[in-house]
Amino acid sequence: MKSGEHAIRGNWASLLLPIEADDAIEFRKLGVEIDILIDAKVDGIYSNGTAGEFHNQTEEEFDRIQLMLAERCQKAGMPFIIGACQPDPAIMLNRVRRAAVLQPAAIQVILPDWWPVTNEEAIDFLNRASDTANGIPLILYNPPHAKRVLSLPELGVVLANTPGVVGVKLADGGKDWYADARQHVHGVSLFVPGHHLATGVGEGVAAGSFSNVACLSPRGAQHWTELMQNDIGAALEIEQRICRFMDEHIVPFRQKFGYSNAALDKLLAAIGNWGPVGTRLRSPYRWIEQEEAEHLQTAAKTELPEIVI
Ligand SMILES: N[C@@H](CC=O)C(=O)O
Repeated sequence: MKSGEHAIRGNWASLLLPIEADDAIEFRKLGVEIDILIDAKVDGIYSNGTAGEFHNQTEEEFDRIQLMLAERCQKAGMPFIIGACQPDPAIMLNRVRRAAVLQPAAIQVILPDWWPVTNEEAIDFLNRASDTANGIPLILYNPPHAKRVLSLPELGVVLANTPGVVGVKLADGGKDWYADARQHVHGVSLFVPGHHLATGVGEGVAAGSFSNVACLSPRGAQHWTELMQNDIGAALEIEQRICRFMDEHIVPFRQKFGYSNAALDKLLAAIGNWGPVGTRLRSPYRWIEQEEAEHLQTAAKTELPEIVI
């Protein structure tokens, strides 16, 4: 099984957790959020990336989130992917087993993440996860902040030995990175960061994105993704403005003040103001105040009118 045979591509919207003042997940709002994402007609919805705070929920909460996503998406015919990610491999495999029962389009996993795994250990883990997933394809989520970040040649070796992994979500780079990706990774879908998707599509390398641009606006990110098929030049011009917006208004919250990626993604959602998400993260992580989002709404609408719709 490899991704050539699978149709997982395009603009995947992150399920973000609405968190109450007492640190609880507000499940009623989560249901409303899922319905809004379905209504936005994104290519798919995925749970439990970093932005979905997979690293900070109990197993009971995990089950409840995934069930809610699966039930609503299945009813609406919306593709969904479950993130079974968890730093502890035993807990992650259990999440994979329970996720598979819900029949998602794929299951996202990370590599075990306290002691960095070797390539051989990564292969063993991914094959075990694949057996546990019982025929559901896997997407490997290997972001720059993972304990073990595979280089493209290493990724090529790992993927050649893990037939159940059909996609990889990773950070891209410049022209050389894309040349290396073409050389080393075959028959597997690559998912690049949302704000680089037009570049990845233009390079003929990216199948899609688990997208921070969809955090800002699921509907706008979907239109932009569709534009890439018809007018890549126009899509690349919008990408330049998205990157400038991120560099000027969003990334400084991480660089200057140390906020996490999840805090930045929730800030984007609050700027887009498309659903009941809010900026709050679960303890102990700090979040960016809602007022910051309100201050940035005018800039977002002015600088990215095609996205913030
Ligand atoms: N890396 C992110 C993508 C969304 O912004 C995640 O999945 O958490």
